[in-house]
Amino acid sequence: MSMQQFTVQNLATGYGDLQVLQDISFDVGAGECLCIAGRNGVGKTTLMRALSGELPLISGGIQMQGTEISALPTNRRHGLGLSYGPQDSVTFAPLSVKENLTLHYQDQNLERYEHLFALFPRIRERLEQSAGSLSGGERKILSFTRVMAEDAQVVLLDEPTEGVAPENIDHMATVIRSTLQARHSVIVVEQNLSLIEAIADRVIVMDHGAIIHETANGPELRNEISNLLKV
Ligand SMILES: Nc1ncnc2c1ncn2[C@@H]1O[C@H](COP(=O)(O)OP(=O)(O)OP(=O)(O)O)[C@@H](O)[C@H]1O
Repeated sequence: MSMQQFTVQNLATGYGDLQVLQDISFDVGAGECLCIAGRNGVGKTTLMRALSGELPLISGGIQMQGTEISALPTNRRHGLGLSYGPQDSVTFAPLSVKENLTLHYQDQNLERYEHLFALFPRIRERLEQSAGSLSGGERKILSFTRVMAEDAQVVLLDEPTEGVAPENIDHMATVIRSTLQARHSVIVVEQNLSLIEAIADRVIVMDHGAIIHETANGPELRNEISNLLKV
């Protein structure tokens, strides 16, 4: 049995009778960042939902530090140290930014966010405003902030940079790199090649529900994968 931090073996899943993913396998080590790229509709979000526990598998397995988790519900996976930031930023519009940041904790303490507020001061400035009054990019940052503050062993992020300004994408890279330095693992679905170049150790490209290419990050990455991402 593999003692990699996170292992996916021959995963297949879909929606009802529609199988979307087949034979997905990869490993992610401690302190390693795997980026998942691919054109729209190839199954990237479906994969993240299957890893998080939102979507049951048809077959295959998922292990965290050697423990099989594919039959566990979302909250049990979360309890084992798996955090998930979905593509559609999860913010509760009528609640304040502060409430959005604290509602899943027992206390109202914002200390766990201080290092994130330092990079994203707009979030601190807007603590008392309703989350619904934030721009789309700011809501993505709010969701990102909440997920990264959980300090989980394995973090799943689905297109965290969608609609986010370039300067804040750089700050997201900084946050992700410090998580990796703490030997945590990050799996990111991403279209933004600059972010991928800034954070990835390895990149997987998907098409039609399968992995069609896998490569290490390096100077040739952009050349190597951009053809595979063209529509
Ligand atoms: N809830 C659902 N019910 C049925 N089919 C779905 C559902 N969600 C997604 N699909 C289908 O699964 C396939 C993969 O979609 P998915 O959202 O995983 O792709 P994606 O690579 O994340 O695309 P994007 O980059 O546009 O987010 C598509 O054919 C899509 O129509």
